[in-house]
Amino acid sequence: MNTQPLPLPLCVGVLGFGGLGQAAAKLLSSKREMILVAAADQKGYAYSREGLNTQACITTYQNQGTVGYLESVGTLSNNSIQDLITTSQPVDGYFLALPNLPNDFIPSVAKQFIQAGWRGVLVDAIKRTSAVEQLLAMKDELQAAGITYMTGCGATPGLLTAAAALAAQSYAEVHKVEITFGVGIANWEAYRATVREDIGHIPGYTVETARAMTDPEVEALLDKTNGVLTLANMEHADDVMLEIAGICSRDRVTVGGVVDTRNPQKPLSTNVKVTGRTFEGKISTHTFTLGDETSMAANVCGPAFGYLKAGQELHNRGISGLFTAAEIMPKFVK
Ligand SMILES: NC(=O)c1ccc[n+]([C@@H]2O[C@H](COP(=O)([O-])OP(=O)(O)OC[C@H]3O[C@@H](n4cnc5c(N)ncnc54)[C@H](O)[C@@H]3O)[C@@H](O)[C@H]2O)c1
Repeated sequence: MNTQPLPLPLCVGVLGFGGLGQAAAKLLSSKREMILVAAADQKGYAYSREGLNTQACITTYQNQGTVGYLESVGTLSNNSIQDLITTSQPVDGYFLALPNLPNDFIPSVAKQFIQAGWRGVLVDAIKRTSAVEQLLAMKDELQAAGITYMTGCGATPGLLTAAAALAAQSYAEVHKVEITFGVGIANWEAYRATVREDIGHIPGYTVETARAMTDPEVEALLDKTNGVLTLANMEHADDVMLEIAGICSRDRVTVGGVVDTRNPQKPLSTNVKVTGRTFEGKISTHTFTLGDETSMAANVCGPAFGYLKAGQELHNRGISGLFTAAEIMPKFVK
C-alpha cells in the first residue's frame, strides 16, 4: 500500500478580480494542487487560510464592487495589495491579474513585494515590451529579495511565446515568428483593462490616452468599429522574451490580432507561425494553432498557474530572480 502523504496544495492569491482574476478563481476551484487563499481588487481584499469560496467572492465582487465586503474574510482598503501582503500569510504565490495601466503599474507592485520583505513566486500576464523591460531591470533586486518572478506568462506573451521557443528547436536559424490572435468576448465590460490596453495599440492612441478614456468614450469608439478592434505590429513582449531566450532578434517577431468585443466566438484562430532554416538548408514553417473553443481566459489563466507551479519548483530549490515564459517550461497543474 502507498502510504506517502499527498503534498500540501500551494496557497495562491489573485491580485485583480476583474475578468481574468475571476476566471483564475474559477479555474483553481477544480485543482487539487493549488488553493485560492487570497484575492484583491481596487477597493479591498479577502484572505482565508482554509481557502476562499470562489462563488461567494465572485457574487460579492459583482454585486458590491469588491471582495472586501465578504463576511469574516473580507477587508475594505484603498491600499489592498499592500495591506494583503503585509497582513495575510502564508501565500506561496500570486497571479497578478491587474491592469498594467499606467505602463509601470505591475513593476511598481513587484517593488511593493520587495519592500514588504515578501518571499515567494509572482506571475504576471503583462503584455508590453517596455513593461517586461522594466521588470528585467529589477532582476537582481528580485533575486536578492528571494522572489521568483515569472513574467509574460499569459497567452501572448506566454503560451504562444513558449510554443515559438519549442518550434525553434527544429531550425538552425529562426527567420520570423508571427503571432496572430483572435479574441471573442461577449461584452467589453468583462475585460475592461484588456480592452483599454488594446485600444492603446491603435494608431493615434497611447497607454495614457486609452487609460484616460471614460467608459462612454470606449463605447463610442467600439460603436464606430462594430465592436471589433484590429491590431497590427503591436509592441508585445513576445519579442524581447524570444530575444533574451536566444531564439531570434526582436525585429523578427510580429504580433497582431482581432478582438471582437460583442461576440464570444473568436474572429480568427489564434496561432503562431515560426519560420526558419534547418541544418540541411530547408526553409519551413511550424504552425501552432489554439482550438477555437478555448477562451482567452483559459489560454491566459491555465499557463499563468502552470508557470506559477514551475516557479514554485525553482523557488523550492533556492532559485529566485526573473524568468520569462520563453525560458521555462510551465508545469501541468492537477
Ligand atoms: N498575456 C495575455 O495573454 C493577456 C491576455 C489578456 C489580458 N491580459 C492582461 O491581464 C490583465 C487583467 O485584465 P482584465 O481584463 O482581467 O482586467 P479587468 O479590468 O477586468 O480587472 C482588473 C482588476 O484589477 C483591480 N485593480 C485595479 N487597480 C487595482 C489596484 N491598485 N489594486 C488592486 N486591484 C486593482 C480591479 O478592481 C479589477 O478587479 C491586463 O493587464 C491585461 O493586459 C494578458
